[in-house]
Amino acid sequence: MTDTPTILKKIIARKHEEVSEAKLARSEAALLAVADAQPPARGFANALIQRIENKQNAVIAEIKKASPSKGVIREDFNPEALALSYAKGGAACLSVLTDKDFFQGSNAFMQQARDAVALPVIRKDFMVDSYQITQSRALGADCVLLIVAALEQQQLNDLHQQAIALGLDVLIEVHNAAEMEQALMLDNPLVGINNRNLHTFDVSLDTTFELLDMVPKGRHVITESGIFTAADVAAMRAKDIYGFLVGESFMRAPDPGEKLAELFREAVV
Ligand SMILES: O=P(O)(O)OC[C@@H](O)[C@@H](O)c1c[nH]c2ccccc12
Repeated sequence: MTDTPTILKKIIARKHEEVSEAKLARSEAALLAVADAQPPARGFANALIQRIENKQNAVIAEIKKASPSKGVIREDFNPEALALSYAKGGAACLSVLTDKDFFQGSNAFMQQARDAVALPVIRKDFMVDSYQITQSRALGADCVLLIVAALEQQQLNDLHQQAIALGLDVLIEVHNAAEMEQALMLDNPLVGINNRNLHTFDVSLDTTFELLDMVPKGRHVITESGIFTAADVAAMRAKDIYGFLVGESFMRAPDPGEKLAELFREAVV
């Protein structure tokens, strides 16, 4: 967790408070009972990998009202309608921000979106405690995000193992070579490369291109953040990257699902 960016530090500090508050309202044991009573998860990684292996675009479409770097991104915000729009537009999976203080998300948004469609859903939040993993499954999530920059290796290992044991898939997110090395220590098929630098909020698609060579066979790359144009999509496909996580460019469009279909209409390589 060296060089943790300021905003990430702030978010993590707040997360620990949130978790302490949540534990008072409901014990982890109680949550575990709810998690264990959930039907099986929807197979987030599988939905992506099937498409990736066929060189089809595998798009995780994000439901995000606001972000610390952009402020409010979308005023007209109805998670159910957005989920339906994304499903119609051809999304493989959904991502829903559940962080309240920095992204104006909520756990209810994730449940509303998931209930509206049959797509697998990742709970997009900042995991720092085992409580949140149990909570994610109890809320019905199919996958969780683990951000390497936010965790020590031991925590990363423990949270990963716990998530898998609960039947969740995991997307491990990295932004540089050192983090990629850490991510690759875990036996996990999905690696997310975040093109956004969390120190500066600068976005460069070169982040994905630069880290690509480190990724061994059997791991599948999801390029995250900053995908806006058909040229961006084509540039990724030209490097054999078929997994995408896209938020803002869809969220700013009047019809997000239509935008998805337009951007990812099988791009010619
Ligand atoms: O809106 P964009 O630039 O398309 O990015 C989506 C997604 O990659 C971004 O929201 C994200 C990537 N990793 C995160 C971790 C926490 C919160 C948000 C994120």
